[in-house]
Amino acid sequence: MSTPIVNRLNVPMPKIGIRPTVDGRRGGIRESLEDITMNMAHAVAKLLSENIRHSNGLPVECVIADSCIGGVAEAAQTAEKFAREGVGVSITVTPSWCYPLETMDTDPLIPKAIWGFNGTDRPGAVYLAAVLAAHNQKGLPAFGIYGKDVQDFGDDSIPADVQEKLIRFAKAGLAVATIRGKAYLSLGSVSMGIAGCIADESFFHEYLGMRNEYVDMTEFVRRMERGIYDKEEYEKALRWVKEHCREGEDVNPDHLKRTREQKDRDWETVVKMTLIARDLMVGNPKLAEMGYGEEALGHHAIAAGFQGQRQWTDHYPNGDFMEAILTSSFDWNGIREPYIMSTENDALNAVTMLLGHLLTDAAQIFADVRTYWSPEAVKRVTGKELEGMAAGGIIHLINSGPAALDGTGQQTKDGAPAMKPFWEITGEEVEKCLQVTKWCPAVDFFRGGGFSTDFQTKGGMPVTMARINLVKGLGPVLQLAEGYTVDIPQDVHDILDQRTNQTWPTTWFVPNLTGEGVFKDVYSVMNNWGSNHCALSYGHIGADLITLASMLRIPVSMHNVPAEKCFRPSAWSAFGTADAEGADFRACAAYGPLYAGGRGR
Ligand SMILES: C[C@H](O)[C@@H](O)[C@@H](O)C(=O)CO
Ligand SMILES: [Mn+2]
Repeated sequence: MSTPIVNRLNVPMPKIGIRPTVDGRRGGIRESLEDITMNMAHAVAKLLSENIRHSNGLPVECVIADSCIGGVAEAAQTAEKFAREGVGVSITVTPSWCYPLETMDTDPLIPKAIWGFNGTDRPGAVYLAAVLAAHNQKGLPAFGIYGKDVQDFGDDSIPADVQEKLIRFAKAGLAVATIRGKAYLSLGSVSMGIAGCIADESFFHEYLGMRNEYVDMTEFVRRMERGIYDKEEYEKALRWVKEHCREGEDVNPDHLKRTREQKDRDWETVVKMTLIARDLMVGNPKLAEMGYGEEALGHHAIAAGFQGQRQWTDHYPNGDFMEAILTSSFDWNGIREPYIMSTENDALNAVTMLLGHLLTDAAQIFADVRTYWSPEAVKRVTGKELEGMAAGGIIHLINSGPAALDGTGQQTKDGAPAMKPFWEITGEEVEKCLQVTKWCPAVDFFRGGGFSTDFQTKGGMPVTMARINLVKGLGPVLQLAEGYTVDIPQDVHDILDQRTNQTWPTTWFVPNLTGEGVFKDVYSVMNNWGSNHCALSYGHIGADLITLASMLRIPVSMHNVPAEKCFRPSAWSAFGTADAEGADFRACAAYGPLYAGGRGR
């Protein structure tokens, strides 16, 4: 067994298990299949380890069964090996007929796919169909992968359509396995009556396999007053902030402006809050050296949220700096994986951000879905016409602070604005993100001061806006809209921004329209959004979110992903093929949450 690769929570990363299955008949048949099938397994392992990383940058490890699986004994040996190795995702590969019930992976909690080779010599596709039928009959959803074009027996290349499905499945499966057993940490409780802040234990436990941790915001006060944070790191952080974080305009009326001394003290407070929140999430060995062994352990949190409003922000500086820096891909320690932290402790947005992060490896933008600006309304208040991509209206995504600085769009991929995995981000790009960000003294909502990030997201970035909502009688449901960030003329932006909040970060978003249903126009997308917040991920990741949601049995109520890109378990089509959206709801309801029995209610 190899040395486990651990993450910053000190637990091993899940591995991908690969199962080469064969027809177990010896004396010719099995022997003729062994090498070819093992080669398929190695080819899949190579493809996945070369193309996927964990969101912390570590390589993805694949574990291949010790032998081909021709029957139940070898299936059991493989399951035992996978359990020992920490396999969280399983992929079965075969070019031939095998015995479905005897060779199948029956672990109900591990996302499963089967690649049945499209060939003519041996019936791989017949096995694929039979083993999928077996999974469906037993209530174990599995993804079927069948290449479009016939390959020759012994061809160990993986066709592009098969590669795409293997990668989509594996990345989503790893997300399922990665969040399992981790915690969501609520720092405070419900902010301003927002229901998304209710950390619904059954949702976290049954659908995500996560646990919930709760810490009162007074813990920040205790740690600040008693100096329970790394003092050296604090000094370093404060120096970095003074050098790199430009203060923006104080737009408050004179009687509400805080003095220079207060603002300087506020900077100290928000930097301490950042260190403390991070330590609360993932722990910090430095605290053990200081005699705080319990605090050093953290709360095993893969995501967190900070209530802030109102009790905290009525008295102390707001959480904007903390949230923006933690969710960015860099800080005073350099370039690193973003932490997932939701503002206003909106736990449902935190989960959406977490899923987006695990699928893209990049930072996420947290935002209020604030305003739909029709071309007519823009014309009325600015006298100008919206043009180009913005011509059909725009959605104003804006919230006081938590949008990651990556959301400035100052990083590039092939010359176009991007939000990249931290290992692809350069020091120069970090500088640019910091240069275009201003930190404005907080406005009147925040009586305790603080600083809000102010920037405008560069236009032309492909993004996906998403959100999980909880609906009584239905459970969790995902909605998403692929689209682009857009630039609008600066004078138009200034007028629209000033009548909203000029001290907050703005992303102008336009969804891709399909001409149908909710995606017939920009207004309908805004009008059908299920909550006040959204998470914005880099790239068009709707198909990946749909695959991941199906693994978690979360139906998708609204999306603009072309049907041919949607990849769900084979059983989903048995719930109806004419109306894929309805079938998704029926299948998710029939299977129920993954960790609550998971195989039918
Ligand atoms: C400052 C205000 O309270 C905002 O934070 C509020 O409008 C929201 O963001 C609600 O989601
Ligand atoms: Mn908000």
